[in-house]
Amino acid sequence: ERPQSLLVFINPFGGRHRAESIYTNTVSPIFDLANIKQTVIVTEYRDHAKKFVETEDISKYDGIVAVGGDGMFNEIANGLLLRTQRENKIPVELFNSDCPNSYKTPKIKLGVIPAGSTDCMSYVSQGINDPETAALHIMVGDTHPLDLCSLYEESGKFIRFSFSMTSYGYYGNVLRKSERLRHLGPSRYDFAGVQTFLKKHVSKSEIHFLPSSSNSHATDTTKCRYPCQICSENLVTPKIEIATLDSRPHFTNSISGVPELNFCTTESSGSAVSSPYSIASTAPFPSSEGSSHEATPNLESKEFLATDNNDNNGWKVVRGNYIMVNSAMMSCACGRSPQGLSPSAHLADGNMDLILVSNCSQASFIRYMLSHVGGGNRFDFPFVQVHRVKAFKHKVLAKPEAIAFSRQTSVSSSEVTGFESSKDPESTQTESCWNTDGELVESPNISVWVHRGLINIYARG
Ligand SMILES: Nc1ncnc2c1ncn2[C@@H]1O[C@H](COP(=O)(O)OP(=O)(O)OP(=O)(O)O)[C@@H](O)[C@H]1O
Repeated sequence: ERPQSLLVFINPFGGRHRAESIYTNTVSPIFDLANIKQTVIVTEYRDHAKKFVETEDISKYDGIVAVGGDGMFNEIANGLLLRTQRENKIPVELFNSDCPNSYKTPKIKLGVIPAGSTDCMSYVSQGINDPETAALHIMVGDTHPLDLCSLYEESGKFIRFSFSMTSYGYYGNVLRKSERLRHLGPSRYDFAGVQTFLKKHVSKSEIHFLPSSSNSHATDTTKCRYPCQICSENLVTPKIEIATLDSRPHFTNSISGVPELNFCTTESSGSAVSSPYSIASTAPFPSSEGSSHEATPNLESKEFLATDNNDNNGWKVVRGNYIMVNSAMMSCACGRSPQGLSPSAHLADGNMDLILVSNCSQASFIRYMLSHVGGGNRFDFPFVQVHRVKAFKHKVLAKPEAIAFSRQTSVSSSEVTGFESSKDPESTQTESCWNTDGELVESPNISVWVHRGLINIYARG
């Protein structure tokens, strides 16, 4: 499992611009000691690494390493996945809006040496964002599967693959602003965060989601820790040895059976029973089993009254006035938020956690955001709902639908009038955007699908 030959991309502009010195002083000496051949490319522009991985001959490498942040890792993962699909003649566009695409897992593994601003990938998969630790995991060939999700526009046009957080509303707006403040380094997020907070944005959205069929829930106290039983459950091909004091679990190089998730058949809805993309239960939403935080409608969360329990082939529908719509493929822990956005999310269970933060007072929103810094329960707020899901679709309500929705949910008729006449300040704001792994996606209406274990990373979990 130990790599013999690595392709290394260094982003000189990631984080505090220290990627090159981190590689030269800390990482390269470790690889040299292990006789690992290294081909090093210092990136010259955005998407340089993606383009290289997509088009150049990379067959001689066992692994590709990003020395940078999450954006850099995302870029390389996207390049490698797109190349793998092209070589296997697998289209990336979504042709059936109710069925996930079946993508192929690349043979080459991916690694990351933390040198960015957030470094959530290292923090979550290795427990720390430390370059030396990351280099050692790569050197010994530790391997772990990683779920990715794919994002599509409403038309089915492929947008990108993502591995950590995909968020509409607050985090999208923070990213938009922070991109203009890149010269400030990591502190740009603080400035952008405060500005975005002061200009509260609320979107009237409709969300369709496909609940997870797993027994795990976003509100579990169990976390994804080595060796994680949930990540290894129902994997088709990996051989996982249960760890003892002197043996560690080992994921095989390929989990090729796992990402073959095209379970849609030509049969109609009845086929859903045998599909991993179905739910066995047709229990009305929210689930009584606790897969979601059941919120008590109150003045801050009146949109919950409008929850639509339509169950169409397992899809659930909810409408609301949201400050944020977040999905977490992993806990998204980092130095600033050691438990992350969704502390019990898993690296490779085939699910993501959909977190809906409804309109609330600014004081309540601050309380919610501060809960991410400490170890408190971030789902224990009446205006926050969380669901473990396999896919979701987000649509900003068009004005007539939004007005109808406001009428249906509003406790005060003046608010409806305000919205209809566009005097409601929230309705006059421009649309928000998505932040996916720190990359901007401008289309508000998208669908997002999880692909279990789509890539293998140098990490232990
Ligand atoms: N030479 C370059 N010039 C400009 N942009 C680059 C260059 N190389 C890579 N990039 C882009 O810079 C973006 C940010 O890089 P990276 O993720 O390494 O750092 P970061 O944003 O500071 O960290 P994090 O993503 O962990 O918050 C990536 O999306 C990548 O595409």
